[in-house]
Amino acid sequence: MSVNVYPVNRGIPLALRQLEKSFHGHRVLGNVDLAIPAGQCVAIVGRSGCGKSTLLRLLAGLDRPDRGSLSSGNTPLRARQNDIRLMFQDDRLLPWKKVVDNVGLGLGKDARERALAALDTVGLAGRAGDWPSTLSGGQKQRVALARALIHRPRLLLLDEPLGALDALTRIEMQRLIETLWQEQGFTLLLVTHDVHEAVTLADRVILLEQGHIGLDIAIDLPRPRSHGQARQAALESEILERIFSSGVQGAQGDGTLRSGSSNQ
Ligand SMILES: Nc1ncnc2c1ncn2[C@@H]1O[C@H](COP(=O)(O)OP(=O)(O)OP(=O)(O)O)[C@@H](O)[C@H]1O
Repeated sequence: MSVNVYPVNRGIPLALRQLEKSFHGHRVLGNVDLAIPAGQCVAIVGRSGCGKSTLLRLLAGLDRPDRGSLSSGNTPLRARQNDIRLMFQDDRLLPWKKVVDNVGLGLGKDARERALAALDTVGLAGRAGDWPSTLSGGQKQRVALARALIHRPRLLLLDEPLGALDALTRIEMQRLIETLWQEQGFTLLLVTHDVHEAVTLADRVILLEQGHIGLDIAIDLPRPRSHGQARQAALESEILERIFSSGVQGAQGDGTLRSGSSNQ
């Protein structure tokens, strides 16, 4: 296990009120109301095209809502952008920069020291001087995670970050993310197509259904969680059934879903 060199910081709470977003007249999010307490781990699931990434982009300040507000306590979320980091499915590493320089990108004179510490946190201190092209897919995602963590986020947004990984690497990454969340205390929002992953990691699973919240369910299971627990399986079935019954109306993707596909 890596050494946690960061002071434990507390996550920020979130409040979304009557959030709306359309693209070219097509309403993607409509009247989304959501309150997330500081430090909670929330998984967002739903059919392809239901608006999950759009929601994360609004939270990250990459896009603006047409209507409604996003805040943290008494502060508009856009005033807290330094507290927020978003990680994508593709690692977005710069191939012409060494691993350590990718992680410390844009930081000041202690960038290298901080980048090494962040790499240690994700178990990759030994690869600091390597080129990204020499890393596996899972290792690249660890570097991308280190690049987010170096900014000590109080809200970490993960947009299907493990989607392209093989089953074993995916499980390792899930465990790493859970450990870092427990150690560092940030609020965590994870978009995933994998209902098993959602129920394994999250305190709460939110189903987006044609632009609104179709299901908001607490996952009251002890940690660490495992595939074999009957209660966990029952929760996964309940969520999957709800997703299937939600139909594809309004979605423009392929409606792809998985349940525990990474762990079978
Ligand atoms: N910048 C944009 N311009 C036009 N349409 C967009 C834009 N961003 C998203 N959309 C549309 O909004 C809808 C929701 O997209 P979004 O990426 O949020 O869905 P998603 O639930 O994350 O899907 P997936 O699971 O496939 O990643 C889709 O119909 C998509 O085509």
